[in-house]
Amino acid sequence: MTHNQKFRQHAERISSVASLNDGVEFLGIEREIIRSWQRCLSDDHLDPFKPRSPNVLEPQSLHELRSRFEAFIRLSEPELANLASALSGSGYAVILTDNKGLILHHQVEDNLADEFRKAGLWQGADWGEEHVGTNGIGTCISEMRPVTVHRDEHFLRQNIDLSCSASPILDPHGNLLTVLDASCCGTEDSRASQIHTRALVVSYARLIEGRYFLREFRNQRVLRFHSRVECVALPNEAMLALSEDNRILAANIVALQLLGIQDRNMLVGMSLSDLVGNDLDSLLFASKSNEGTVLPFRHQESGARFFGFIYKYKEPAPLRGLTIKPATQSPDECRGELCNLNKLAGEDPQMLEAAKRALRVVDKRIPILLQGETGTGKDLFSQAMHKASKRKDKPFVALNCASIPESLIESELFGYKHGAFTGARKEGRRGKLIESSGGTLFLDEIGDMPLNMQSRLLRVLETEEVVPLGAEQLIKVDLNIVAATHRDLIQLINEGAFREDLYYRLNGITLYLPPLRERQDLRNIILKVLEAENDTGKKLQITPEAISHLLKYPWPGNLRQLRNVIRTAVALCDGDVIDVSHINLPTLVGRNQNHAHTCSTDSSASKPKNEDLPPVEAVSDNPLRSAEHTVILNALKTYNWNITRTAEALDMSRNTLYRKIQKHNIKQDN
Ligand SMILES: Nc1ncnc2c1ncn2[C@@H]1O[C@H](COP(=O)(O)OP(=O)(O)OP(=O)(O)O)[C@@H](O)[C@H]1O
Repeated sequence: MTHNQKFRQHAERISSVASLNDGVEFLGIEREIIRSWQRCLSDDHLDPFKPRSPNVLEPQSLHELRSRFEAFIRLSEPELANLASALSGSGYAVILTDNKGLILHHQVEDNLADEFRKAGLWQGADWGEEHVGTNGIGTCISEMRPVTVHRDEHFLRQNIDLSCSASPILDPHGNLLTVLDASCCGTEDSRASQIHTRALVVSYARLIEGRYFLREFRNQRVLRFHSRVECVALPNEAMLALSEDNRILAANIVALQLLGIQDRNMLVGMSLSDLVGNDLDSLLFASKSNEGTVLPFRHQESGARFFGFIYKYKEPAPLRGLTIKPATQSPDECRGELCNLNKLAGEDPQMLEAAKRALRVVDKRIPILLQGETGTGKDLFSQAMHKASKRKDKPFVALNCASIPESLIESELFGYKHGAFTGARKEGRRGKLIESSGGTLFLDEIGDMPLNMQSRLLRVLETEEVVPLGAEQLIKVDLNIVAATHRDLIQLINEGAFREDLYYRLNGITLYLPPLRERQDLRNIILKVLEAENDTGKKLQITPEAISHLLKYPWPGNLRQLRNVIRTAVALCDGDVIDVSHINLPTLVGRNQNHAHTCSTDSSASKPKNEDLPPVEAVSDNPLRSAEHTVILNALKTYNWNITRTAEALDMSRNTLYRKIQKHNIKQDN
């Protein structure tokens, strides 16, 4: 069958199914998909046969949109990173959109970036159902529930190779905030297998909702509870926000589920004493005298027993200084120790060598290439180099070549004259090359720069002259470039994806920043990060077991991941001592498992013996299968092995849950 015939057949199938009455059962086509096809045809007047790309925001609008959501993105980062890590190796991108379907943030493995970019699953693209028809993100928004849209369930012909699972993220009042989505291009897996991905996405959406809930009610008290005492103050706990006079202001979805209440409005405004009777006194008393003490209480209506405590939220470290990196000066983060090359290097020989070499060349107009895995601190290192240079009072300007759409790199780098293109700002834009003149231009993820842009950059490096878009005049620039990448540029050159001449032009010297698992000062780094992230006002201790747990982990996300894990531990710890139960390390899957065997276990950098391997759960070769196993087991534990509640929480039928329990051979004593 030719492509055209296939597309024609796809369009005919949609039209015939959508034209039938609601009551008809279609084997294998979910109701929400049929509803969506009907909306696309009759409300949005889309044609499944006609190709149509998602609209993409102009740079300025994207910048503004991301600024509005910056606090939310930061808040969600640990969960986004953990979801990406759980799905790594299985071809999925993790995507966060606003409540209209505009992509705010995406995380995708390097080797798949082009594929996703071509599919339009990229920052700034609009996946609202009314523009691009049935798809995971847009249909999740229209239906306000988790959905899976698999291959030819997509409405438009060009999307029929995609498979997407998305979940809404709601605010504490039940309004749609954002959408979390996991998508892959060209999977041959069946639709049934996507249900695993959806369960995983739903779980992470709930975690983000939980964080957001606490953030929103940071000035109020929150009753945090669960039917199992060991699940209190852990992800997936129930939460009720309380007013000064102990009325319920808001409830998260777990609270509604545990209390068996369908309509949030039945709970909001109710007095807590009507819900828990006399137990309120002991909860209030404990919250004043013995903050954090978990007490049993009963739900008046059902008699069900819960455990909980009334909590006053303390704003965690990640919410401080939620500012966008200023374009023309060093970001706030680069202060104190983190902006001093020697301090950044710590006591690690490889880092010390990198810092020594950096200090030698920093004022010699030698282009520097920083090589290191993601999260090893390349950005901070480049800022520290700038601060150590004679140009320290001039602008430090950063451009991440991977995080902006290909179509925007040109205007970001070269700038434009007013009216250069539709949507351009009236006053024009100077562009990063001109802004950085005299200071430092940090080109992050240079390996992701499109080839045509590489040629233009090379010309500018050679001539030191820039012509902004739509302008005729040359502007002279004084450039000092620090480029960084975690990709293998030589391999990219061999594949024809990176220009060899640009590589030599940028690489006056390569400085290598080692991954965390190779650093010999990991113990000290952990203690320093804990000190920096401790915003509790009290001195926090960490048990030797917890330290050893952290030392054994291979840290695929490096310093960024370590910071997130420590932040979470600080937020979960109610007393003065962080122990293993506060440390939430994502299960390793795919290639990250291998790192586990080579990570250093302490400052003497001895390689771990087999029995010292990281405390990760056994996983099979198939990352999705292992992820599903973990999600189901955790949910069963959370809901006290109650099949009905677990199935509801995972958004699947009881029968499906039973089948999956059998498939994974999950037993209660696991
Ligand atoms: N020495 C350090 N101590 C504590 N935190 C650090 C240190 N170096 C970097 N970080 C933190 O780790 C995170 C990642 O750092 P950075 O953005 O510099 O890494 P990167 O290598 O540029 O990452 P990517 O390749 O993903 O862009 C940041 O939150 C940063 O503050």
